[in-house]
Amino acid sequence: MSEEKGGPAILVLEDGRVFHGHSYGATGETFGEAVFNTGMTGYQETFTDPSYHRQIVVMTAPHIGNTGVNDEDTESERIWAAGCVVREPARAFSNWRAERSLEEEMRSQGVVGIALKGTRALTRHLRDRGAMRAAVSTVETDPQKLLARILEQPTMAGSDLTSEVSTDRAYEVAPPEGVQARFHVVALDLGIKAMTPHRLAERGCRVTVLPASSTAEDVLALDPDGVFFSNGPGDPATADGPVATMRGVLEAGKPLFGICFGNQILGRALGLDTYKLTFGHHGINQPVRDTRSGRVAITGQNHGFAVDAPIDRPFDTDHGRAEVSHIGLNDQVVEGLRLLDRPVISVQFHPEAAAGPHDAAALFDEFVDLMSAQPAPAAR
Ligand SMILES: NC(=O)CC[C@H](N)C(=O)O
Repeated sequence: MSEEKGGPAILVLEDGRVFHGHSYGATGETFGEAVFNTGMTGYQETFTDPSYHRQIVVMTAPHIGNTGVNDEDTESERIWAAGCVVREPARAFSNWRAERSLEEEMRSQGVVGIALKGTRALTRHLRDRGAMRAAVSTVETDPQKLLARILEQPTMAGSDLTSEVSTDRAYEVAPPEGVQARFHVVALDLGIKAMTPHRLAERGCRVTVLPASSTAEDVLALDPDGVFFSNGPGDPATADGPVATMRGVLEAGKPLFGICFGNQILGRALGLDTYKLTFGHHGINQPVRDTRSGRVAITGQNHGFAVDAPIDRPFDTDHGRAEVSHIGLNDQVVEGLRLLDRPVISVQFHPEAAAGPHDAAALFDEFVDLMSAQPAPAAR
């Protein structure tokens, strides 16, 4: 079970800063936006979250790989993180559910990583200068040559990535045995995490997951009781297709719930703008305040963009009055939206909690309540 230290590897940032370390996972080269994640647990869920597509994830927790990986906690069929940066890989993994080591998993999937002592310096650099393009290489030894190629890569701002991660065919997630299907939810897969339809299914929803390219007509043709817009990678400002779909769903008056990218799509569908945060929120220890109840929840988050909306008062939108439902307490960023006269809610954080605390799980109940409050099908 113990792993040998890998050969030399370098991490280069687009501003020219270079970090030296050892290869961890597959050898080779990878490019992406460097972001740091402050989660102390949940590396498997993090690396398999499709929202991390094209991002090199720096784990601030100093010891990664301790519990190996298993076949149950993946949030999608593969590791989507473009690269993994760790301080000290576990030399041995130990957990009763573990199937293999994280490093074995990265190697078999061709995911390049680096183990380096300076993850703290790297994190502070990204916090001060912002998330930026980067590369990890075990083959190129000249940082200047790597830097030249980093500068040729697309930036995250302006990247339209949903079609690269979305399912290409519809599929269903049924309630578990013993739970009756009371509602039919259509979920638009913009990079959906596996836990999300599961959270709906365990509350009595039959979930039909549709490709990101689905139109409002496709969604409404399935006669859903409610519609869900998922998390996903890339810049929400590019997601014109999902925004048009969302507008059609809003016009039909269907109960609607969005998470993360879904919250940003709702913002845009309401006529609000989105913008890039400096270094984003990536971790499972992010406090948010519910603006109605005043209650604070600790949440899992993974976003580099945010919705621009007034946080202190309700406002008019293209689809009626709205308000900010949740505010991030670290930096006052919009963490949720709610329409005041329609059954529509969304959050920027991750109530499905994979990884993360379960503080905000009641949001799934709130969505189910919004569907329950609709007139019965016969009366519609
Ligand atoms: N997890 C997500 O859905 C992320 C949304 C978007 N890609 C962002 O970075 O803000």
